[in-house]
Amino acid sequence: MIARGLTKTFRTAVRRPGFGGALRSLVDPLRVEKTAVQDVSFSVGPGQLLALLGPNGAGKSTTIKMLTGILTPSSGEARVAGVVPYRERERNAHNIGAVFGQRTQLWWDLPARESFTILRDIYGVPETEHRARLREFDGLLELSEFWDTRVRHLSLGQRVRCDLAGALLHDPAIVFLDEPTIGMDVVVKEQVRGFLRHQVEQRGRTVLLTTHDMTEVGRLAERVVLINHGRIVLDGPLEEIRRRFGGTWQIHVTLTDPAAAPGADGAPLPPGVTVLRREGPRVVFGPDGGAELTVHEALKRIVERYRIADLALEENDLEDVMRAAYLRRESEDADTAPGSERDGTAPAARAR
Ligand SMILES: Nc1ncnc2c1ncn2[C@@H]1O[C@H](COP(=O)(O)OP(=O)(O)OP(=O)(O)O)[C@@H](O)[C@H]1O
Repeated sequence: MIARGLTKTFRTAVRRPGFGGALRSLVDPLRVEKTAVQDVSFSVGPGQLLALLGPNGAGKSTTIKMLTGILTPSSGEARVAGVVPYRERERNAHNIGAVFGQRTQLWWDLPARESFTILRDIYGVPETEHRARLREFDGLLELSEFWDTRVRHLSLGQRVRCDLAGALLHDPAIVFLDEPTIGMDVVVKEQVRGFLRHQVEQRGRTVLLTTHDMTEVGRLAERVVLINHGRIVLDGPLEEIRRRFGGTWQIHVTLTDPAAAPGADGAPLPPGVTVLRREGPRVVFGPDGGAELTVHEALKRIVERYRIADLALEENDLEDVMRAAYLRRESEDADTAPGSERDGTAPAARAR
């Protein structure tokens, strides 16, 4: 699957303020352009799972909608299993499976198993294959406990497990999952993750996943693409991003004087150190993703700079790594904005 320079601009009508404005908007709508995705390029091969990450409104769903053929890009191009998805929707539908965690694609008033039979007929899957795949999916997702219940009566976790089975029954090479485990309990989440790992590692499927759940990213993704304001800001192996933006440490300190919070006095932070979180006198420091600091060096710099009442070392978690990556990229973007001192310098390796 390849995306090259994918861009999507929406034109939406906005209401002018006030009653008069609303009336005017009825006859003469005010249109504004919003670029949801800008110049997004990446490729994913068979047997790979790529996590597409980013804050709310970053452009993840819009990217997926272009790759599944729901939306046509304003510019750029995509090829999914050799097909241009928005030109050949039907051919594309045979090659892909998609699950959008919030919505079901099964028939609401039918038991899930009947939906599976309808999907078998739509995609022309031979009966023996269909049965073998259902057995495999049932073994991994324990569907038979509830697949004779109407979809409308299923719990969220049961329904999404059925959705996953339905999306993969026709053996698609490429699978799109938009927040598939949202709202699931931890046990079901683990079951779904096991299922996805199996599909990638044993069946060689290509999976593009969006999620806000960093545990999920840590468990499933080898590679992540970070998107912010519609643009890719980072693309690389998870381990490398961990190393660059999280290191392996966090230093939790309680300051003796809360008024002396880092940055509050205008003084720069110790080199190589950034603030991950701050709450009153409690501050969590981490590496700033630049020159790699050992925890000993960082400790020394922090203790020299601040008066500290209490201190603890902790292993970093992925949420902090991603937060540091965003912060770092945003500050790099600000530094390289036209007219700034660092304008024109090469961005960090792999970051875009
Ligand atoms: N049909 C549309 N018309 C106008 N604007 C849209 C449309 N669809 C999405 N947008 C805008 O495009 C931007 C990107 O939206 P998108 O749904 O792709 O974000 P996202 O990264 O999936 O966010 P989330 O994590 O909240 O699901 C948002 O600002 C959104 O408001």
